[in-house]
Amino acid sequence: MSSHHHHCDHHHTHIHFLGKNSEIKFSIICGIFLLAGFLLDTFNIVSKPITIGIFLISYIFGSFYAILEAYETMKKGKFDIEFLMLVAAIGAAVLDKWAEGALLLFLFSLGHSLEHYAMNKARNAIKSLANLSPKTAFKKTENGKITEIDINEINIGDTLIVKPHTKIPADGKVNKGRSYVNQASITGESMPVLKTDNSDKKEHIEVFAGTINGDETLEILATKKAEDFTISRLVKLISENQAKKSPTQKFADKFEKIYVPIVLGLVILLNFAFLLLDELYVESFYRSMAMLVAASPCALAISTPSAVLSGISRAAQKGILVKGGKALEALGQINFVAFDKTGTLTIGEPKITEIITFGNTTQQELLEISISAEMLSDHPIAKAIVKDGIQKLGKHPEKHVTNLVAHQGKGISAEYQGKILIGQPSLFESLNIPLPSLDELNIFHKLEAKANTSILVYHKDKYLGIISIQDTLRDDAEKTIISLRNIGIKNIEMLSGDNQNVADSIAKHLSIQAKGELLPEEKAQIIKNKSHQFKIAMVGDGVNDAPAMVESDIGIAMGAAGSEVAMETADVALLSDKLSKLPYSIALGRQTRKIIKQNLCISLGVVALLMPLTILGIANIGWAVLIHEGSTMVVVLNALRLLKFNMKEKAYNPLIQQSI
Ligand SMILES: Nc1ncnc2c1ncn2[C@@H]1O[C@H](COP(=O)(O)OP(=O)(O)OP(=O)(O)O)[C@@H](O)[C@H]1O
Ligand SMILES: [Zn+2]
Repeated sequence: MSSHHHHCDHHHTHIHFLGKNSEIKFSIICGIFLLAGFLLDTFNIVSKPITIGIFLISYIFGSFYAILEAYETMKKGKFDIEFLMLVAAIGAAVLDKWAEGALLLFLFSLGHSLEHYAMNKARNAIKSLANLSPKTAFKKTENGKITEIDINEINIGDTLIVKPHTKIPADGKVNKGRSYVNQASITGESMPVLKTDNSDKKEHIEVFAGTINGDETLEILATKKAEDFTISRLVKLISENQAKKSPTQKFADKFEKIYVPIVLGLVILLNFAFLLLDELYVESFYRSMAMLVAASPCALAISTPSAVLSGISRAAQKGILVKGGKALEALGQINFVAFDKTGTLTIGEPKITEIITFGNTTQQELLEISISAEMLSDHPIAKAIVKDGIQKLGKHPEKHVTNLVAHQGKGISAEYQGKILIGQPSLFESLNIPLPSLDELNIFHKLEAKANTSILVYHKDKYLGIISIQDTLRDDAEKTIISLRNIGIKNIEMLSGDNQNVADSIAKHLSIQAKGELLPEEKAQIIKNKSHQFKIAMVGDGVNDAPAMVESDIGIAMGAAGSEVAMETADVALLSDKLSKLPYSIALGRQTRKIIKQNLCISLGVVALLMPLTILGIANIGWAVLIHEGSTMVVVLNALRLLKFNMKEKAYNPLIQQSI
């Protein structure tokens, strides 16, 4: 009985040769012959040897898989409940209690086959993800010829043709064409997304393997090899992390370590009952077997894994990557949510709103220096300055800037015929450079007060001016905050590296708390301090909030499809950039915890009831097997409910929030 995870852990490689569901079919055949044998026996229709022959057939079908499994575990030097069940059945045959033995095998095999079937259902939800990407792709060679190649032969830079209504074979960029693509398989979003070769908007050009092309042909350039496709990584990350045990699972394991020896001790004791009671040894043996079946912690062992597996599968269907049971259970305990601002609550594509020049500096000078320097940075602010700046300037600046240094949370420095500095006043303070004149600073602060993220531009000993930019709030940000409140999350805070005024104006709009002007390590410190009191989720895009994510109980990355870092480092990754997946994830985590608790109650409750009944001889081994397998089935089916979990719609009702 040392391996109790026989229901869930081992993979039935040896079973598939007989085809799908053969386990259930065998069990049903066992049942039919059992019934026939029973009827023939009670009504004395045929001679004894024929009845025994019929029972024997029932035995063979009922014990087939149990023998295979018992053999597999015995090869590993262990033995488990299958083995004991076989011993009991053989015992029954020896005692000429064929019907009883066949019933035992029938109930046992039926219970186990249904249970395996149910667990496979949860597992297949994840496996089907792996089958999403097509096996071949149409590659366009230099001479314009199109050949069909294997997915694994795709090289970075290959031109691939995607016909209408077929699956996109690789992660890549649209090279030619314009088509709506259904990305539900990855992001869980059923609304098709327009993909074009217009590189201005990153998300409109990037395509993912396994998503489905709409009405038009697309020509794409592969940007990754097959093993690096988002979908391949997703599957890999889910399966790697599945093995990680959740806290409840670890507890169940510890419990079993103490529990199993106690039960085995009791079984041995019960075997000697005939010395005290007026009964035969066989009867004592049967009582001990009944008790053993009653006490087997099969349902307990499967309580948590089945729920976790179903929960993770459900999350994956919704475009949420949850890395293991630990993360899923933690999601359900969250009572504090911290948000990063840029790219999380906001879209992360800011636009230039104002350009102010100082003294006799021209706008052209200011822009040329700023664009040339920011070209080397990949901060969202830098991208805004480059993109909008070039448009305002009407050309690409030709200045060769070197030595870019990113000063985390403050700005950048670089070289072009002297020093370039672009960033917040704190950048200049930290480098001991005098701030601009009071008048100039006044303009700067006025812009900030109007919720403009403003930066000072400095070149060769003088300030050239100010660039102001503004980002837009995600359109589901407000709804998400309301929804979080509605499910009872009272503590919501925004942690930003941006100016306090800007942070405040956004926070006010969402009616949440905000802390601004934070360096990445300060964000982490805040989370750390709060983590004594709260279960904290840090939601970010992984750009400057990675340290804070590490400190939080659970790091949640936004819009992670395509961003490998975010997918690898976060505990939970929302693959679409829909913030509204966040309340759903928390609700799913809670439901998983609820189901785990129910399962533990059911499995422990059944053992607590059934064990005394078998010891007292009230329930015989048939009842014990029936109830034991029944409770295990109930536990698995209860867990499978998670595969259909939906959040209650009323969580989105803003009216509810007003009454809080
Ligand atoms: N490349 C850059 N060019 C100019 N200023 C920058 C640059 N990078 C950072 N800064 C300045 O540093 C500040 C903080 O940047 P940081 O990346 O920590 O946060 P953020 O992106 O503004 O907001 P959040 O922390 O909410 O994502 C910015 O608001 C900006 O003033
Ligand atoms: Zn069992």
